[in-house]
Amino acid sequence: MLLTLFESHTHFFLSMFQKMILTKIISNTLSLHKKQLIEWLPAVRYFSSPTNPLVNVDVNDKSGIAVVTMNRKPVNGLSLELFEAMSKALDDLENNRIRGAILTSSCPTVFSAGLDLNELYQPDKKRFKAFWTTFQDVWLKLYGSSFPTAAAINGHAPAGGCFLAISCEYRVMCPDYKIGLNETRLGIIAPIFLRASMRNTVSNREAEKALTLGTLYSTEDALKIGLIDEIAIYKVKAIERCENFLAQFNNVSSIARSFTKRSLRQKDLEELENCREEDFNIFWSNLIEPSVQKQIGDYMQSLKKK
Ligand SMILES: CC/C=C\C/C=C\C/C=C\CC/C=C/CC(=O)SCCNC(=O)CCNC(=O)[C@H](O)C(C)(C)COP(=O)(O)OP(=O)(O)OC[C@H]1O[C@@H](n2cnc3c(N)ncnc32)[C@H](O)[C@@H]1OP(=O)(O)O
Repeated sequence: MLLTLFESHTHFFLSMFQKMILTKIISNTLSLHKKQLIEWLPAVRYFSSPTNPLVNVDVNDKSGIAVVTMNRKPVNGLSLELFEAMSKALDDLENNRIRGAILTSSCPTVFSAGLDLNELYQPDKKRFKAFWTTFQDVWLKLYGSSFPTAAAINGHAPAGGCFLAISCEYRVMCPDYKIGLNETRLGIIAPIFLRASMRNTVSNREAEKALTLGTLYSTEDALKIGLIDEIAIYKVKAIERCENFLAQFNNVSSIARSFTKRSLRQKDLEELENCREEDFNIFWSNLIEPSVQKQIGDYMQSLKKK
């Protein structure tokens, strides 16, 4: 009731005075620290993001929805630089309190091919540490964002590509592509935060099957198991469907929505926050195993030979 009352005001710029009162009342009610609360207060302060060639952010002034487009040709391989650009874009979106974000790709047939294999093959420890830490940052920011998120999956989304999509709250995918977490097929143990996103998307049983088998699903099969929410014939339609999903929140208190999302995801976020170093160590030691390195090298060759 209290939240709903305030919600109508949050569709306009909150004056400092309003914000102070709001902060006081809600932090008393929900026993939160002021800083935590401010981070979760909705508002509408739209912006135009400084351009980064790797990630384009386009905010619709009317709806307040941002379309975040990964732009690293040919396949949006997730490199340190792409993760850095995504991390920065997510900060900008959070600081400017947009009303929702849609993640998509500028590559015509690939959403993202997952982690850039060049980051994983014969890695330099210092760079890999920065890479892995930024990867963790991106997940924490995307999975834990105060604004609602959706993925318009306009192409293949294996491994890390699927992972980005399932860190969002809603997924619309175009037909005839593949999506899934094929890590075990590459000899990799899925990290803690990947498992959390998967369990949050499909049933525990499907998550177990999908992760242990490393299955890549067709768009149609992904819909059957709930890995995606809808199919749209092409990218523009996929973005439209994501916008429709996000527009539903116009009738929901954004404070209540964001706190509810946070409370549902809090345990997963804290789990990683509490073991970031350990998570890195586990993957580093897995990664530098000679057998894993050989598997990655062979795999890269097989992709090039196609
Ligand atoms: C193997 C990892 C081992 C250990 C990691 C350890 C710990 C990490 C654990 C978990 C972290 C979370 C998990 C993430 C794991 C990953 O994300 S690993 C990456 C897995 N990705 C894939 O298996 C997808 C590989 N790519 C494809 O299947 C196809 O490229 C795709 C279907 C996406 C597109 O097909 P198509 O349009 O035909 O394009 P091409 O295959 O011709 O590719 C174009 C060029 O791009 C290069 N390329 C493709 N994928 C990657 C990639 N992931 N990284 C770097 N480069 C890639 C490909 O070689 C072609 O290059 P070329 O033009 O020939 O030079």
